[in-house]
Order: sequence, then structure tokens, then C-alpha cells
Amino acid sequence: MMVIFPDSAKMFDKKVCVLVDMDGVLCDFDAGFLQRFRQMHPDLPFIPLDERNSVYVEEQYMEMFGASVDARSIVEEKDFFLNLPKIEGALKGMLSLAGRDDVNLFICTSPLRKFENCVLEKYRWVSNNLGKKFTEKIILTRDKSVVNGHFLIDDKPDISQQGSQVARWKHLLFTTHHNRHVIPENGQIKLSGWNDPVLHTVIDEKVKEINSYDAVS
Ligand SMILES: Cc1cn([C@H]2C[C@H](O)[C@@H](COP(=O)(O)O)O2)c(=O)[nH]c1=O
Ligand SMILES: [Mg+2]
Repeated sequence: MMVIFPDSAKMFDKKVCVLVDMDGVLCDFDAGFLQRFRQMHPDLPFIPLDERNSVYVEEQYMEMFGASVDARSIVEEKDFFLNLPKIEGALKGMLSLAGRDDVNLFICTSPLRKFENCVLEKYRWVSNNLGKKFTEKIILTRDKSVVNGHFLIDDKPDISQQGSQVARWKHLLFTTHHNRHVIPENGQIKLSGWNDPVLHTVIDEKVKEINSYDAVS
């Protein structure tokens, strides 16, 4: 499949810049973790996806098992990121954003500090699941507040409160297993998933706003 991104240089200031997180938005980190955990520890109890309640899976496993289970090593092992399953609707959702000539689309994701497997595998995951062209749109940063954009679609509830700067993007809180009961705050809008029509509605409103600046200047 061929994806052609409209020329971003020519119309940059008229486009809505949308940043899309990976873990919990494009790829199902929790489901990938659970699958691997059950393979490695078939006799141990586990946390079903609908009982996940912390952003970081290892925190909840630490509460359950203490130091007797090393959940972190699963996340850091080779091929963990590469094999993460896609979130339902992610490909279609990304293609619908990439196909809009009024949207400038980027993938904005935080690598593990132990980057050896994670960074390359994130690129490979994007290439394998979304297409090679999307790898040109990857922004890797552990501080998303320094990235400029109109919207950040991200599953981490307090992402706009983290980082070194006041975030300039509006946070669209993407619903996934661990945040399903979180009530949006700090001006967030919660998206129920990739099929939530609110996503394109808020982008349409931003397009109108951007064009209205032109009309008065
Ligand atoms: C859910 C979860 C994530 N991580 C790691 C994986 C990534 O490197 C970041 C999350 O990145 P995002 O861009 O904010 O989605 O954190 C983890 O170590 N443990 C987890 O449970
Ligand atoms: Mg995430």
C-alpha cells in the first residue's frame, strides 16, 4: 500500500499538527505483555486486561508479586516491542488522518531508557504495521512537552503535566485497558478508540480556527 503524505513544507501553517503516541494507542502494550507473561509463567496468576489500573504494567505486577517476578525484563527483552499487537482500528485511523490534506501527522513515542531493542523495534513495528513511509514521521522523545503540535493522542492520563515545558498541544486521552475509568481533566478530551468521531470533529474545528486567522489578517 502506498501512502503519500501531502507536502508539509508548502502548507505547514495551515495544517493541523496531530501527534500520535504508540504504546497504548497504535500498539497494544498491555496485551503484548500479558501474552508474554503467560507464556513465561503459565502457573502464576496474572492481571486480566480489564483489571489493569496503572499506566506502567510492571507497577501493578510489583504490587501483586513483589520482587519475586521481574516484569521489567519482559518489556526489555528482544522482540517485545516488535511483536506488539495492533490496537483495533489503528491502521484505518492512521490512514484516515494521513489522507487528510489539512493534517500534518506524526508518531510521537517515548523509548525505554534501556533503548537497545526498543528503538529499532519501534521503527520496525511502524514499518511492518503502518508502512515504511510512516517511519519518516516518528519523533522519539522522553519529554513530549517539547514537541509542538495542536493535538497529542496519548493514553497516559497525566502526560500534559509531565515534561519540562507547558505542553502546547491539546491532549486527546485515548482509552485503553489501564485508563478506561479515568475521567478526563485539565482540558483533555477522551477518545473511546480509533472509531470515535470526536477525533475528526476536533480536527475540523481546529482547521476552521486556523483558517479564520487568515480571514482577519
Ligand atoms: C505501558 C508501559 C510503557 N512502558 C514504556 C514503553 C515506552 O517506552 C514508554 C511509554 O511510551 P509512551 O510513548 O508514553 O506510550 O514506557 C513501560 O515500560 N511499561 C509500561 O507498562
Ligand atoms: Mg502510551
